[in-house]
Amino acid sequence: MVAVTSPASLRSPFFQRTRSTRTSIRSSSLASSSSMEERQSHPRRVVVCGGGVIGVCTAYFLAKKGASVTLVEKSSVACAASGKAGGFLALDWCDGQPLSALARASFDLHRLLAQELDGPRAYGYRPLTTLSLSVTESPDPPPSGSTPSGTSNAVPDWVDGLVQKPRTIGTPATTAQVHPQLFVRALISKAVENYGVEVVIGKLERVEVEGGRVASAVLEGGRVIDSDAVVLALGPWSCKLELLSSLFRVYGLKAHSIVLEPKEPDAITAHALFLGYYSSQGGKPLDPEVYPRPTGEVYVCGMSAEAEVPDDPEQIVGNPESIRVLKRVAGTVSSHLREGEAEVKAEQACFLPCTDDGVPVIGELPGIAGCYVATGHNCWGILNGPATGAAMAELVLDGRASIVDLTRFSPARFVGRRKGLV
Ligand SMILES: Cc1cc2nc3c(=O)[nH]c(=O)nc-3n(C[C@H](O)[C@H](O)[C@H](O)COP(=O)(O)OP(=O)(O)OC[C@H]3O[C@@H](n4cnc5c(N)ncnc54)[C@H](O)[C@@H]3O)c2cc1C
Repeated sequence: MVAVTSPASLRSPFFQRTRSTRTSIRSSSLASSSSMEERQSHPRRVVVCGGGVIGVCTAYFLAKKGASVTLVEKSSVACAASGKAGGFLALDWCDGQPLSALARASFDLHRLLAQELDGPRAYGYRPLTTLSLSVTESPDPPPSGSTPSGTSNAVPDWVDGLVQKPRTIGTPATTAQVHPQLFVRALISKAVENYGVEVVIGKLERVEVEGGRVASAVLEGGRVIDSDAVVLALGPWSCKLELLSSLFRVYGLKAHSIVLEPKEPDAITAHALFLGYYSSQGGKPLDPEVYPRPTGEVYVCGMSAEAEVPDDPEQIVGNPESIRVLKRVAGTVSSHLREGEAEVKAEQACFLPCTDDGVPVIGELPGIAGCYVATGHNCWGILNGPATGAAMAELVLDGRASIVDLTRFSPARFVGRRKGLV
């Protein structure tokens, strides 16, 4: 195995900021003490809000542990970042950071889930080699099949642009991938078919609280779903609920991606690429990522910037210039990915959910029994979804998580830091 210096920093451009907006929730009347005791001893009816990877993993593990689960999603399951992400997984890239134990547990859970759900076939789960490379754009790209300069035999043949400084930063033992949308949809299908999860398409408007304890989730249009516990997994939309924005901030960072279908998919090997990309126009190097998938597609992402999160996930569109840059990156890295050699299957954008301290928020809200939050997973939500969901299921149903110590992630860390605390 080749030593890795600081691979987590390769994903650092995603750790930037944008503004978020707020809407309101309402708390109301007191419940009788007997009905409260009843709920506390049987926290079995759980509403999970948000059908991204975090909400779906939470719903899956809750239902598998015996809870009666309703998943509320306002658009469609995996419609946002959880369907448009790279799907890259790393065992040890978060070592030395607060995410370390979560990431390691989740990497292992992905392997177990892939066995349970036929992951290689159902959603393209596979271990892979990961390289870091410098790529220089030239006004005259080398002809197809030419020998790249400065490379070593670590670089696969299909990477035939002007590449330098190749380093192996992940092996099949430490890095893997999934197709994120297929993964999330496979998991929710299993949760529905095997564990009776109900999926409701609707927008959570507010959480009703009675006597300091969750009573129900109220959807736009007035539907009320009675519940013993509510889990808020709203990704970059988290702070549209005042219940959360009054305690901490989650902001969205918009990032772009394209999906290409090369004419010769068999020429593309299982190598993820983390690039330092030098444009022919000069300027700071970019750091796009390239993920070939076993489906024959090649996914390329990067180009992140601050932007407002629109209320409707379907309204998120990419900036044309950012998409153009990603296409240039693809064609520079490989002649197989140039215009004419590869069809463009998708041009898209989505939002990373980010917190001010860069650490996800996972736990029960202070002062509201039965109301939980799981958000702020930044550029590692696909990796960390399974352990977040499994830990959240234990926390809700058993009162504490054993798979990962959630103390560091608790929303209680924000108490006293913002105005208008819960
Ligand atoms: C370009 C890009 C590449 C990435 N690559 C990787 C990668 O390779 N590996 C990795 O681990 N991570 C990656 N990530 C990060 C990962 O995608 C995110 O961390 C993760 O998807 C966040 O999941 P989530 O469930 O919190 O949020 P989301 O996926 O945003 O889901 C939130 C859901 O909540 C729903 N919702 C919002 N408000 C309401 C409401 N009021 N009522 C009901 N539903 C509501 C939304 O419709 C949405 O479906 C990438 C992200 C981007 C943008």
